[in-house]
Amino acid sequence: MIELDIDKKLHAADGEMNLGLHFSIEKGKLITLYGESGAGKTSTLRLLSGLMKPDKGKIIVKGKTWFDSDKKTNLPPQKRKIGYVFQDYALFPNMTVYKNLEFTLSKGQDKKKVSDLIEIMELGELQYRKPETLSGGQKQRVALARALVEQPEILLLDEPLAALDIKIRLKLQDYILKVHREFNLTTLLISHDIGEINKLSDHVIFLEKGKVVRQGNPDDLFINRNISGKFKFTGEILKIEKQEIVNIATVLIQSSVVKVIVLDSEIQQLRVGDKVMVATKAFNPILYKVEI
Ligand SMILES: Nc1ncnc2c1ncn2[C@@H]1O[C@H](COP(=O)(O)OP(=O)(O)OP(=O)(O)O)[C@@H](O)[C@H]1O
Repeated sequence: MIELDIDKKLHAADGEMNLGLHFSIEKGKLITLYGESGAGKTSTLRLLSGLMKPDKGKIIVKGKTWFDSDKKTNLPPQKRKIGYVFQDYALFPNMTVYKNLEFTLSKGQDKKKVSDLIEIMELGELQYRKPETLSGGQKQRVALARALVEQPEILLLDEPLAALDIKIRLKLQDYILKVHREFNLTTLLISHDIGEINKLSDHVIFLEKGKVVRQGNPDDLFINRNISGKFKFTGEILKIEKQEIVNIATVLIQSSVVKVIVLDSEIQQLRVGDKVMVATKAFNPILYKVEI
């Protein structure tokens, strides 16, 4: 459990802004921070990792105090058991993939961790290459592996997939889910991509000008429930699940995520990632104001 109860004054484009973080995060969950540019998402990750110091308050992780302004406790970043992945990879350019991982390992630690991660992240064929010879998706796989070398309990992902094209992004999302589950991590992700958020997160925290204005599961925050009308939309399948007796497909249509019941006769030929058409015939369209 991560308990955040902190405030930090930031200098926003239009003057001073207080970033107030007063919530807790359950162990093992994947949480997404969502909000406009400048809302305070990156600063939230920096405050938790120790790269930025709160003005006041407390950060308690698994019952241990990481920060307490009254008691003047401030655990340094290297003692916080955190892995951090940035949008721009931040790999060491003069080192091979293997060396990038090995260099991060503390002195005296077993090098098997490096080879295990190379295997899990399927980097075997790339391990003797330098970052400049890798594609964006491959670099980000290395960055993700490197963030896990020190066996963190918390993984911070600052828009790690924003620079990648959709096909690679979908693949990297699967790697993120894999390591999140396999290493029993608590993960905080920053993302603007509603499809990605829906696929990956257990819970979304919506920040606006330094304040949490809404939070909940992605279904509650993003799903448009009023689908009907004589419409035809093309979209992409994000998830297929069986709920009691019906099959439900979660489909991304532009930036909206909708759930559609799928007939047993259709479900066999549908896969995650398939392009599909969502259409209805019998009802009138409904127009309503969106409040996000
Ligand atoms: N160290 C700092 N001291 C004071 N102000 C800061 C500091 N770092 C960032 N800020 C300001 O705080 C505000 C929030 O920045 P932050 O990077 O957390 O936003 P964000 O939600 O991550 O935005 P984006 O989506 O553009 O990355 C910005 O206006 C920024 O200029």
